[in-house]
Amino acid sequence: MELRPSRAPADSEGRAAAYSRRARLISEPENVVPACEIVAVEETEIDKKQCDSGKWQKMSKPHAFTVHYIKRARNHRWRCSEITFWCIDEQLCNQWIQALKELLDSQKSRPKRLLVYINPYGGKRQGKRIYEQKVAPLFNLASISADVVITEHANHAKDNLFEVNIYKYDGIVCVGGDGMFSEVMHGLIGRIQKDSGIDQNNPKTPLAQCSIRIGIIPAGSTDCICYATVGIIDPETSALHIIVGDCQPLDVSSIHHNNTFLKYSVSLLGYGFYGDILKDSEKKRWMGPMRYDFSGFKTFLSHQYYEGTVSFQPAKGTVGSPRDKESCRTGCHICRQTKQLEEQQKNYGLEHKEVEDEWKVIKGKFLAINAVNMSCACPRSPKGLSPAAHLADGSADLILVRKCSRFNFLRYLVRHTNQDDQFDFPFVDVYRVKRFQFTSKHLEDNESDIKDVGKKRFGQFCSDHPACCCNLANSTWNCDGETLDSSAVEVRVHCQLVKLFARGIEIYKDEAAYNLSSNELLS
Ligand SMILES: CCCCCCCCCCCCC/C=C/[C@@H](O)[C@H](COP(=O)(O)O)NC(C)=O
Ligand SMILES: Nc1ncnc2c1ncn2[C@@H]1O[C@H](COP(=O)(O)OP(=O)(O)O)[C@@H](O)[C@H]1O
Ligand SMILES: [Ca+2]
Repeated sequence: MELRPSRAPADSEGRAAAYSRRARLISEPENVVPACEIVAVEETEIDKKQCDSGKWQKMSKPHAFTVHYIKRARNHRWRCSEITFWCIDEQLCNQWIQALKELLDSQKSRPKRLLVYINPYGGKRQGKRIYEQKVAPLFNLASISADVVITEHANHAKDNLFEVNIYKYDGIVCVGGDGMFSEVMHGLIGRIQKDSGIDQNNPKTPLAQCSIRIGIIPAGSTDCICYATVGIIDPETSALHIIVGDCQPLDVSSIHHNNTFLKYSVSLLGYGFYGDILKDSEKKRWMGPMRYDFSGFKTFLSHQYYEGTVSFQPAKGTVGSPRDKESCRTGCHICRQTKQLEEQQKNYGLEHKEVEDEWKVIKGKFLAINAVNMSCACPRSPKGLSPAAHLADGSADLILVRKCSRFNFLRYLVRHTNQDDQFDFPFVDVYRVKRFQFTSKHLEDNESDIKDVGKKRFGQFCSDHPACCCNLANSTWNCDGETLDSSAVEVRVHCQLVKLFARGIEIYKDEAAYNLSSNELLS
């Protein structure tokens, strides 16, 4: 056999073969690389020193090519590894390079042109360095061309997406945190609706899906969207998922107030506890990611509760439930089945049935109201706010934490970090929903006062008297890491509205195994 890997084990003969017909490259015994996990193939220049050393010296004029491929490491981390094949026959070597390049070209889901937005101020302010050192070299290797925009102010990326010709790109990449992803997603969804003549202000209008995928290079403070869709916060891993052209659809919630569009959310939409943390932490940006611990502690001590009414329509067409412990993983069957069910309903013309579906109404005093479209797993809480929430099942998990003691609230928070069920408390309720509304008591009172003109406005009364014992304070919403000020919202989940360069969290047969070969993956 003429083809020899340069790193063949000492005891083997260096026997290696590449079977392009089966689209697999066998580089070493038991080390199979599927074609879809090859990053690049290039001719290798051999210098004199290499040529004269070791077992290659017998070859008179060797030729070589190098295959760069994905190697799986611990905790869902991917690395770009390489192997060089040697051969005496120049023509054969070129044939191999040609065949492998054609194999790569035939993979149509791989992006060729990307538009990249870098937030230089996100997280630890390392966005630019991360992109230049870890991502750009991989994109170059994979022959991906990238137009890079370094943002100069908030909303720069979003506004830019309305101006550029987005259709010449195969994907939009954002380098930053959840807030930066949110900005890019708003730009992309908004642009697509504009081009499709859809009015985002109408909460009932179905939205046009975005076929241009979004890639996230994590360089923010929480990076929960990256963590929950890839399984690790690691720029190199995310870059490799972009290169191989992965595709993970994602549910998006639209948030409206009185027929006015406010925002979209894909991860956490939180009122009370998480809204207050975010609002307080925005003033402490200089602290970097640590600001969340500081503001978290402060918000916990303030123990503020909020009164209001939540109403929602329980999701009927979904297969799972929030407490079934079925977490969303690569090729998730719950997401797939739910989508199939939805399509069947569409075919039967049942999609407007929701209008008649019953609304459940809950009035009360809440420490936190969280709606999550995905688990919201992040390094702070590896199982997330709702461990069994799904990326693409067209529903959100609505978590209501009613007023309770500080001690009980702490118990609830601590359960985000251990194996115990965080929903197993009498003051916590969780529902899987497709739509919900929230109105703060403050606003309800004001609205009823408008009808009852003679009455003194309660809201004013309370702000006039800060010592007043009535609790009519308002919180703000934490919408994927950006604040949103509205005491009444109407939320609707749009099934699989956007797509990411990701594949969800992979399941390994042996999660502890260090060097997993790709054939050890279950799915
Ligand atoms: C003993 C106390 C233990 C506390 C564990 C509490 C679990 C923390 C779960 C965090 C949920 C994260 C949801 C993601 C939110 C992001 O969108 C947002 C913004 O992220 P960004 O700064 O843009 O990366 N970050 C926060 C903390 O609000
Ligand atoms: N050049 C910039 N200057 C200031 N703010 C920016 C800039 N670029 C983006 N932003 C805004 O910064 C916010 C937070 O960014 P993000 O990358 O999520 O970092 P972090 O995770 O630290 O919050 C985003 O909402 C985004 O709109
Ligand atoms: Ca979902």
